[in-house]
Amino acid sequence: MFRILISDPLSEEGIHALQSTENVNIVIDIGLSPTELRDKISDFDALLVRSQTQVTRELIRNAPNLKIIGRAGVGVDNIDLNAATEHGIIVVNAPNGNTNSAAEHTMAMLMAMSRNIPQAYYALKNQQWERKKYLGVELKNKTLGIVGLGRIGTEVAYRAKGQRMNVMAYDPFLTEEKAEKMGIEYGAIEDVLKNADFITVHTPLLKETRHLINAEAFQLMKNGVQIVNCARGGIIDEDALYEAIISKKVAGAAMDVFEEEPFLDNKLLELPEVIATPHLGASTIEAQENVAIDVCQDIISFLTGGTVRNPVNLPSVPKDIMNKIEPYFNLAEKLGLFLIHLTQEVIEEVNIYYAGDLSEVEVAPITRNTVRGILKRHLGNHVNDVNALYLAEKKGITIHENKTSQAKGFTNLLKVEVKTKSDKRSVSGTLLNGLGARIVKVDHYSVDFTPAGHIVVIHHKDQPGVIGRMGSLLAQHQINIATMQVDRSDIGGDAIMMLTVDKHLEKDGLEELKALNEIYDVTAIDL
Ligand SMILES: NC(=O)C1=CN([C@@H]2O[C@H](COP(=O)(O)OP(=O)(O)OC[C@H]3O[C@@H](n4cnc5c(N)ncnc54)[C@H](O)[C@@H]3O)[C@@H](O)[C@H]2O)C=CC1
Ligand SMILES: O=C(O)C(=O)COP(=O)(O)O
Repeated sequence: MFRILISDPLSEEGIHALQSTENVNIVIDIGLSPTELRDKISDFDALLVRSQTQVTRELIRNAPNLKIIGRAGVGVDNIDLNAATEHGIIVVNAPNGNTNSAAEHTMAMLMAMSRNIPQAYYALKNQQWERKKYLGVELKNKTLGIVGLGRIGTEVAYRAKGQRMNVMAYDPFLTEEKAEKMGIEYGAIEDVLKNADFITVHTPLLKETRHLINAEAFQLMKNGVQIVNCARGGIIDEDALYEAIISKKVAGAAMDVFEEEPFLDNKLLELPEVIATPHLGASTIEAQENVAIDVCQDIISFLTGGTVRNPVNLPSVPKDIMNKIEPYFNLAEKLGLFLIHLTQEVIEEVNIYYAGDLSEVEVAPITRNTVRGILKRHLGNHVNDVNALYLAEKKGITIHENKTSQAKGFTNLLKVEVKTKSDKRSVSGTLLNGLGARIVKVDHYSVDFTPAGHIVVIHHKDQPGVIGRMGSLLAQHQINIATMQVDRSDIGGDAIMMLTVDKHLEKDGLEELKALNEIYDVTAIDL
């Protein structure tokens, strides 16, 4: 049974899809305190949240069974992504479903602010007919400065053009050409701040964007500028904004998000120039249905062994590319696992060579599977796709990917090499059309066997009688040889024997084999 805890309000539409999935048990418990959530989480495999639940390192530490965290929305700043990655927990979000709603809310806030609608309404409710006091300004022909031109920023840009505004935007990924195509103006952040009559921020909250709009930034702005934040509390420094309003630098602020949420008391709300909503950007029926359906579909994909569409702590790979590379995942993991058994010393470096067809595809997911195989022997199932590279780095192992079109006669070839202080070992494998995976090289020896089942690797001296003696010894241990491969460096020199056998070779058999004169080393590997 796969247990899912939903700890923030989610639209029924998404939950229905989850409910109709087999072997799923859903618990909805909204408004848990951090302590209650921590006490509850240990039994759950999945956690579904919006922006309210704080998924902290401490919570994750208390969630030994947690495999996936779903965020029904965009911002994942309420989730400790590093902690999730370290614990091998995949985080998925729903980045597209609320774009439109957030853009519409931004425009609503912009217009409400420029015409003092909330203030005038409030006055009227209090029996004050105030026409003179609430003189507004038009948007037409004014410049809207957009900081962060991603999904929502872009939608806001198009809507602002509809209001006949001039739009100037800054985004690290925005080029002058792209801006021109959109019919907007490109500017460095300073240009945007200096030239805009209205400024709206649409970045994620990151280390680099925390207090991006601070006292210094306000100094650059026009006197009487008006500012909107429907992205994340903390992008604008609230203390600096307060001061900028008091000093009349800023004539108005429209805030949907705050540094501290939820709150009942925020000094910004004491200022008549500030209008506010309690984080309502994504609060529409449509957005909530969209994000709930999207995130629940990813949970179902995860559960049923499919590919998740919106991973946050793993790069997302388009489906057509995934179809090409997925068949290599098992081979990659098996090569890694095989190789780690041949290595006695601490691994310092892993080189992965992608040759032939493999040189033309996105290989990062194959690398993760290879590294997972290498680490699995000592870290067990704790290591997965999400944390494999992180754990390798933590262990001081450097990983290099190399590509070459030369595949030594194969259409595709995956070679994995590990380096230790004094040794270097390698193994190569391929996917044969219609025949599946094969290991075709171990160090410099040519072999051909399927990477599955019980394997015995014997390094020995190329001498008459070795194979016979080894065969009888295995027979004494009731071990039946299924396949056998032999290769050597030169006549009478070092040689390798690769056996696939019908059952695991136990330690006593292994020791007896090692004790035979001409045998240098024996390794039993279960793949
Ligand atoms: N108020 C609400 O209810 C909602 C808020 N949001 C928030 O809105 C924000 C934007 O969301 P999306 O547009 O979907 O994200 P997005 O990822 O599509 O766009 C963010 C953009 O910010 C840019 N950026 C990053 N650092 C920057 C910097 N230092 N200066 C300028 N640009 C920078 C990125 O390059 C990217 O293009 C997020 O913070 C999200 O959490 C989203 C939905 C609803
Ligand atoms: O998607 C986002 O980033 C949002 O801010 C929406 O937050 P919510 O899901 O409404 O708590």
